[in-house]
Amino acid sequence: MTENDTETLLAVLSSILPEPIPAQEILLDALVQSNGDVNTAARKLSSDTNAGLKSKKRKRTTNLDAWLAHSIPLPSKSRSKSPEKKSSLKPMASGTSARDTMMAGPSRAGPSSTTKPIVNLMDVLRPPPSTGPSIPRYPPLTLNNPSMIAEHTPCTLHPSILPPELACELFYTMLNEARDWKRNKWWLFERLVESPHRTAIFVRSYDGADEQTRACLQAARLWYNGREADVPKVFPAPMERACTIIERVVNAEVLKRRRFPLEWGGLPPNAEGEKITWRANFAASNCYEGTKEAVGFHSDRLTSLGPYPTIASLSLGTPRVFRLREVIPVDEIDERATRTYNIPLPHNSLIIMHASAQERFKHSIPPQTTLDRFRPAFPPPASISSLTLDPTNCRINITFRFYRPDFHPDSLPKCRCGLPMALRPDMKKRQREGGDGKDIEEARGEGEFRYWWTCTGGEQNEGKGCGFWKVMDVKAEGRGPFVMDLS
Ligand SMILES: O=C(O)CCC(=O)C(=O)O
Ligand SMILES: [Fe+2]
Repeated sequence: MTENDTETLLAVLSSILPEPIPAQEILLDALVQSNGDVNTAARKLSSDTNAGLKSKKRKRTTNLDAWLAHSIPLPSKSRSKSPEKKSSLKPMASGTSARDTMMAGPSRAGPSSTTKPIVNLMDVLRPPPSTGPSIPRYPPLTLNNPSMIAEHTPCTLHPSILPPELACELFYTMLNEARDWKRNKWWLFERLVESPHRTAIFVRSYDGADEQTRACLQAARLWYNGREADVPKVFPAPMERACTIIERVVNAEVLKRRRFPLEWGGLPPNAEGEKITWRANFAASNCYEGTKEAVGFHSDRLTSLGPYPTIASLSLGTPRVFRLREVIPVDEIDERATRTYNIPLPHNSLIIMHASAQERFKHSIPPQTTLDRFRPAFPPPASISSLTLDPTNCRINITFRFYRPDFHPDSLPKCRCGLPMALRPDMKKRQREGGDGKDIEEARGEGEFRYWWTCTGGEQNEGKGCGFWKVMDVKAEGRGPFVMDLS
């Protein structure tokens, strides 16, 4: 698939087609044949449908601009008035998000090159239309404790992960920096959208591992789109201390779990006989101020993390809900519906998104109507004289990530725009026929995925990419070692 998230493309395509909407497989096929271009796919499907049958049903809007206009609800009394009213409207709660589209590609065209106004991502997207048949649907489920989380999701929750004083010191340190963090901007369907929260990136520096740090710095510059990439900062001292603790917890958890063939196989033991399975060499930090700041549904881009990554996500400050939703594969869509899981994340908790969480699920931090104020148990360190953001009202999140050496920025394939491509799993299709004799039941929810390298030009170049994509072939590309190479 091309530059946009498959689920979003399917949702958009279904929304702009006349009824009856073809089956998901047909939509997917049309998207693949059209190199992910929704308008071309829609034209193709409409002409197929018109040739085959004459639908008496109401015709839906059939172009993308009109879809985008419709996706932003106008208050009833201004419905027939001018479109510039849009920007003053409240954001919609979004059911899908293409946030994963903002995590790759150096910038070529900055925000200033647009003539259209920058819009909030939540204003552009709307939930996908509900699918037809009467399969049982379950209401959202709140997962209140670690055992419920482990039962329903590929995640584990670790409350009170850091010594309380360190958690507070890290919270104040990051909050103090957060006033300078940026809102990510990227192109989506020819609009420049802006994430409704602030982000910064950090790389870890190791003594004697300069090549690794340099690679992380280079990879980190692929993080942003649509604007000049900032040079990432090095982990501040309390973040480094927190990271050492978190790394130990993550490594212990990883070794307890079933491992997937394409997970990182690790380096051979070092001189001290220590074997590194997961190393946090990079982190993205997010700040959510008040109730409205949020991040829409997305899965984290795999470009530098490789398949089946482990991501450790630390929450500090005011509690917020972490929302997860499984992406149902197309061949199961008539059998089971997805379910939304809400996980409250208190101050000083770590949620680990284990291998397969990015392939099977999307996650988000939704806006809320109310917030519990955070009452820090310790005052700010003496080095912080005044805070511009209110510590009772903000959540800081730090996602510790392992940038794999075999997905080094120099090794990323380039598209026709000449940009490094982004790695994405085919979330909608799971391979059933693993060579390991797994039957379909066993594979359900855990089947192997195919991965695509996709052009990212569309996210940064005023929405215009080359649409080039190709399937990842780990052997031909010389990647690894993977877990499958170890046995
Ligand atoms: O704030 C969070 O807990 C989630 C952040 C996130 O999904 C991300 O940085 O990719
Ligand atoms: Fe994420």
